[in-house]
Amino acid sequence: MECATDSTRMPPEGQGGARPICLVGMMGVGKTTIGRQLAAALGREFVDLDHVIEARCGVRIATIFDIEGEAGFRRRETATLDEYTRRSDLVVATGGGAVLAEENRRMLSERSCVVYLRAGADELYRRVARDRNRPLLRADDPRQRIVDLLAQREPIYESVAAVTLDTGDQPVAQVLRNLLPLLPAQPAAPAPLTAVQAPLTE
Ligand SMILES: Nc1ncnc2c1ncn2[C@@H]1O[C@H](COP(=O)(O)OP(=O)(O)OP(=O)(O)O)[C@@H](O)[C@H]1O
Ligand SMILES: O=C(O)C1=C[C@@H](O)[C@@H](O)[C@H](O)C1
Ligand SMILES: [Mg+2]
Repeated sequence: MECATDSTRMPPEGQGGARPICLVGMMGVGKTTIGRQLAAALGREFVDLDHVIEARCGVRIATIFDIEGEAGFRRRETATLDEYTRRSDLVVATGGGAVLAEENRRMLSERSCVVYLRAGADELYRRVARDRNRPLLRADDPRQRIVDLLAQREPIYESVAAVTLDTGDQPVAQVLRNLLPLLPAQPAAPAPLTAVQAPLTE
């Protein structure tokens, strides 16, 4: 799937500007870390949807899962994705499971340029092993959980992505250097409509 730059694929409420770049991929692949640096490199605002949800709820994601279940978290995720994919000039780090709902995939591919950051299970496990805020990894065997989730999600990430980048075990700065040339040129913001319309003549 290509990142179209024609006006029909601009965010519906966008007043010009470039469609958001949305990073998708597994927990720990680096969406937050790479996303923040990508935004700085492109002069865009960075938004992390997990962080927006946490800030709005006033609790960590693990607590949202405890209180509302995964379904409650997913409803919040869809609402937040809907809001931010309508905005322009952003780099958006999505949650690892944001691609699971068909509705979310449609928003992502219709309104944004989707970048899939991928890594193998061993690398992912190394990166998240010490972090306790990932409720889906509260399992007897978290490494196996990553293997299973990756197998289930990989085709879904690929189906929605316009750009796929294997991060391998490369450091963050190198991942960013590899990513920048893969991004399609973003459309420039159209000039504001200032022309005075000529009066209609009979
Ligand atoms: N390319 C990289 N090389 C080494 N460490 C990395 C790399 N990318 C990210 N990390 C580290 O891996 C950990 C997870 O990264 P990050 O939080 O950015 O992942 P994420 O994709 O946002 O995960 P989640 O979906 O759970 O929010 C962090 O400690 C980060 O510093
Ligand atoms: O992979 C997932 O389903 C998740 C990843 C995180 O980013 C959070 O959105 C949450 O922990 C769920
Ligand atoms: Mg993150």
